[in-house]
Amino acid sequence: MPKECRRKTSKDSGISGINEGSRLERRAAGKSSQICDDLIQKAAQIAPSSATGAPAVMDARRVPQVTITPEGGGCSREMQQEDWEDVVDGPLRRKLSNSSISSTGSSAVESEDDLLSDNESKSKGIITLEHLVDTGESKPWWKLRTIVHWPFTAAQRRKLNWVQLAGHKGNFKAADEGNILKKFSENEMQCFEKLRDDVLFPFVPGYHGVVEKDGESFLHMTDLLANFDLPNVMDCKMGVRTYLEEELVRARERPKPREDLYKKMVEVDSEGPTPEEHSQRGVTKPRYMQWRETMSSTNTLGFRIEGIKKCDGTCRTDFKKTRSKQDVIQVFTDFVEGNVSIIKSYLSRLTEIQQALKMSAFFKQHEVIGSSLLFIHDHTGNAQVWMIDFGKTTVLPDGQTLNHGIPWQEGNREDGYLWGLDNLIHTLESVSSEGASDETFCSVTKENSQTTEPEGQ
Ligand SMILES: Nc1ncnc2c1ncn2[C@@H]1O[C@H](COP(=O)(O)OP(=O)(O)OP(=O)(O)O)[C@@H](O)[C@H]1O
Ligand SMILES: O=P(O)(O)O[C@@H]1[C@H](O)[C@H](O)[C@@H](OP(=O)(O)O)[C@H](OP(=O)(O)O)[C@H]1O
Repeated sequence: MPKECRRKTSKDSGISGINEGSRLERRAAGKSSQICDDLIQKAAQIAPSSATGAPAVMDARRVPQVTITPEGGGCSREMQQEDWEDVVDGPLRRKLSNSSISSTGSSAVESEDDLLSDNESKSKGIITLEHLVDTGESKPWWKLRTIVHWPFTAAQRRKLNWVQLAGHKGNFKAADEGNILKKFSENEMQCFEKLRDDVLFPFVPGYHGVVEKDGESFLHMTDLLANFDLPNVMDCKMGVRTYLEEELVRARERPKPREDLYKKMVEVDSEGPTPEEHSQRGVTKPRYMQWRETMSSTNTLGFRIEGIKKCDGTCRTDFKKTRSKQDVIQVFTDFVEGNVSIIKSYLSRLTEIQQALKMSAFFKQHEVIGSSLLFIHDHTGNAQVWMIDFGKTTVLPDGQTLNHGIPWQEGNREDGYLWGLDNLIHTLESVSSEGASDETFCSVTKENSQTTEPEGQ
């Protein structure tokens, strides 16, 4: 469908599918109502066209309604969103967000700009969210609420799949069906090359080499969400340390207080910075990273939750103060909605990863920093865990190996990955023994999906 048609359709149809509750919520949200309107219009554009190819008349029962609502209460990870970019790959056109909150990617044949992006449009969907954050109106956290009216075709559901829960904005782009592009890093490329011949190979995204796009290099890899239907996704950053020893050395030699990190710290805990840091309105990177580690479960459990997106569209990245084992158990229980069989599938996958790690030559020879385990499950019962993000995974000098389970002391380069994995497995075992039901969730026959409220932090 030509773009002009799509835009006209969306404008003409307005926001006819919005329920009254959403309207009130949007009004209360003040400026965010504009975002909601934009998003609803954008989301509405994925409603099916008529057989003639003419714009579809928006049917309230079929139009997905997307709202973003600011939530109060506590700390959070800053939500970011940036431009949606066109990617044309043969017959397939996809768009992915570079957001650290959410985006959509499609392996569908229809252009993804139907959903949230339109470079010629002023609203650009969640772009408006970035604007709000940038203008100092950042709320503790944002909820991307997708109230979806079924039925959807499989292709339409895939359009809602992609989400970037953590990491740097601008790092991902769409690729051909079932794949994504991640901004090139020599380090990560080296890791993927070596992982091809390692026992960890089945647990990392498929790697298909380096590609050039618009003058930039990218790592071409499998989109792990592609085989899921309305996936629930969780990113857990592994290890007791999230910065490289060399970053520590550099900061000691040439301390560079950063205002952005100071602001992120103050947003979570106004008493976090020392009096000196307050007066210079800056903290160094390792100081910030260490503070993040002690606020969260990184130091105490050897892993931390970075973000979660559930199949109902809820996105949370406000886990900076989720530290105790009990809190983590609660988050996992909510994530799987008490479904013990999902937890059991996750546990068996984690055990496989643990065994592979113990045998892996790659793992022995690398300091694994800032790497995550990505948990993905859906209503069909499919549940997988993958190792992702090797941007800061660094090879050791020849002959040196790591244990990954002993405490870190500066100089020994230990990362605590295996210790963290052990704790993660025990945590999930507790979820399993505390859990009660084997129910399925986000059933495709559900009329509406609703959101859960955030835990106060
Ligand atoms: N292969 C993949 N398939 C699906 N989703 C992915 C994949 N790789 C990354 N993601 C999504 O993108 C997010 C960020 O990924 P990643 O950690 O690799 O990025 P990054 O920018 O290197 O992060 P950091 O800044 O923490 O190093 C993940 O939390 C996940 O939601
Ligand atoms: O999660 P937060 O609180 O937003 O903090 C960021 C997070 O720890 C990233 O892992 C880190 O990037 P690296 O892992 O690449 O170091 C980034 O550093 P940066 O600001 O220097 O990119 C931090 O700001």
